[in-house]
Amino acid sequence: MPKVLISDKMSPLAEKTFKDRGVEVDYKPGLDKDELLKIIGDYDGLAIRSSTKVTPKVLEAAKNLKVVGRAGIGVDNVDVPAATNAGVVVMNTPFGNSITTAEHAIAMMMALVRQIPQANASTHAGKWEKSKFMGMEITGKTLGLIGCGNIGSVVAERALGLKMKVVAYDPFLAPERAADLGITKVELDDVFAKADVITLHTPLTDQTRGVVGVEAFKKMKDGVRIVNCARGGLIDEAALLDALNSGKVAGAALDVFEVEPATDNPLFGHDNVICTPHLGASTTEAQVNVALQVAEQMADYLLTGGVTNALNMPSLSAEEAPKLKPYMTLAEQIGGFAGQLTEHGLKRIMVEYEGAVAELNTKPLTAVVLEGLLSPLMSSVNMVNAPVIAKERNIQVTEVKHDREGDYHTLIKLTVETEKQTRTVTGTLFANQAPRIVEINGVRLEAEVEPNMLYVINDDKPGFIGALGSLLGYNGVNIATFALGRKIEGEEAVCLVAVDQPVQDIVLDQVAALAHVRQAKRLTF
Ligand SMILES: NC(=O)C1=CN([C@@H]2O[C@H](COP(=O)(O)OP(=O)(O)OC[C@H]3O[C@@H](n4cnc5c(N)ncnc54)[C@H](O)[C@@H]3O)[C@@H](O)[C@H]2O)C=CC1
Ligand SMILES: O=C(O)C(=O)COP(=O)(O)O
Repeated sequence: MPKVLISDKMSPLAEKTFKDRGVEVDYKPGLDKDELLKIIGDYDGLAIRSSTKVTPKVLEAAKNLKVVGRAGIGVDNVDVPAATNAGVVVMNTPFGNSITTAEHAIAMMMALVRQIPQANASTHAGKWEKSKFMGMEITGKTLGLIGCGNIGSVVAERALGLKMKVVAYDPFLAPERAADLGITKVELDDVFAKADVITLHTPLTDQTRGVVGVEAFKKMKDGVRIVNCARGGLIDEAALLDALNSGKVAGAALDVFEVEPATDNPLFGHDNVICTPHLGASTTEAQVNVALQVAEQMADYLLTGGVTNALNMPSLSAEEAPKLKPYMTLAEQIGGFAGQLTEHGLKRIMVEYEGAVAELNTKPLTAVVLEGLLSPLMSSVNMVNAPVIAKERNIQVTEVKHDREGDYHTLIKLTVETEKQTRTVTGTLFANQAPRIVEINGVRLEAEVEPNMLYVINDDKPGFIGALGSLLGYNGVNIATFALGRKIEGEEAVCLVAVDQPVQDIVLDQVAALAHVRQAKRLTF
């Protein structure tokens, strides 16, 4: 039974869902770094929110880890490239808390323009400072969005309902989508120049880090207000403090901080700054959504291989997974076959899908072909990291789907080009479930892949088969199946033999020394 660790505070529904699905689960929120390092090796899955940091060190210690599930959206606390290299799928729940977070941004904006937290504290203190708290009416004012994805769009809709004008900077926002929303797509500098209130809704990436900094403040209207419910690093906090002190910025509402948990921050205590401790996603509704969703997604992956909302792997629905399963085996065998025969640097590979398989989601199959191909050549390869490894090594990967139907109702053909030669391996499924190799280098044959195999290329001459059979028998190697093929009588032939015992080096040398043998290789699956 797969085992999952929940290392951040999460709705009890996550734990319940894992158990109901047949996944063992430990709920240990608030583990410190060292405690996590000590126990992570026991788990197949790790369910987190924003507190747990999934660093290369954690991934190194996580010897059995297959999936990290983020009950929420931002994954900047996960080293995704390192997870990919370690073959660990990283998934999030991209919609579960977006409305709730957008509502928090709107609440923060309203609190900011009417100084509600400050007025509340003052009134509780018995001061009745009615003339101190003069607000700004938002009707007719311009809200500038930086980032207009799921959350930004909801914020835009709500702001329009509050009778604000909305401009948005988002390089990936389609003009049609902006028009549908009823907002204006503009450049970043226009957001700075036009907005009375600026709100941020992008992920934290190398491109977005510090997007609101010294230069940006110079371009803003005097008395602008800033709302950040996305990520702390998007705003240069030192520059914000200066802009607040100079009066350039009239106020800031911050839910997120450069360093979290934020217990000591230069902006704390400033009269015009209101803060919440990363509460954007903290409503009962959103936490139920993300907990259920992350547990279902992780259970799907661990139990069926289904992949939803992964950031480093193609999607594969729980319905598709069983249909693809026999093809996965075939894809791995074809890849493994070619990989074990590869002796020179890989340059290009092409995976062709024909017939029934071409109707399916082939992205995961190509990843598995690559896994099979690269596994004999390097360690720790799986379908998550294989495409990245191929890219890093400049191996060009092409996927082709053919409409045509050939002699077989379904076929996967792998062409591998190395520095020295081009090789092909083709396979099919018999009765939609039993993988068979049906072609090697243009030679047709029919072979089931077995754990121990012998692959021989020989001259098509009388006496070879008998000699090979006798040699194996003499060495106590029992033949399970024997497949033969040739293109032209008397020329090169391919022989694929499944044997019941591993082929020892000494036997392999003797096979290679037989008359008419051009190449002999041991294959294991
Ligand atoms: N405070 C909180 O509790 C929460 C914070 N968040 C944060 O909000 C962020 C946004 O979430 P979603 O809207 O769901 O993500 P999303 O992926 O739907 O939208 C992000 C948008 O940012 C845009 N973008 C990317 N690079 C950009 C750039 N350089 N300049 C301008 N726009 C850029 C993208 O095109 C995309 O449309 C998350 O990445 C997360 O960090 C999310 C949930 C809760
Ligand atoms: O979903 C996100 O990106 C969030 O920032 C929410 O964070 P949290 O799960 O509340 O720690």
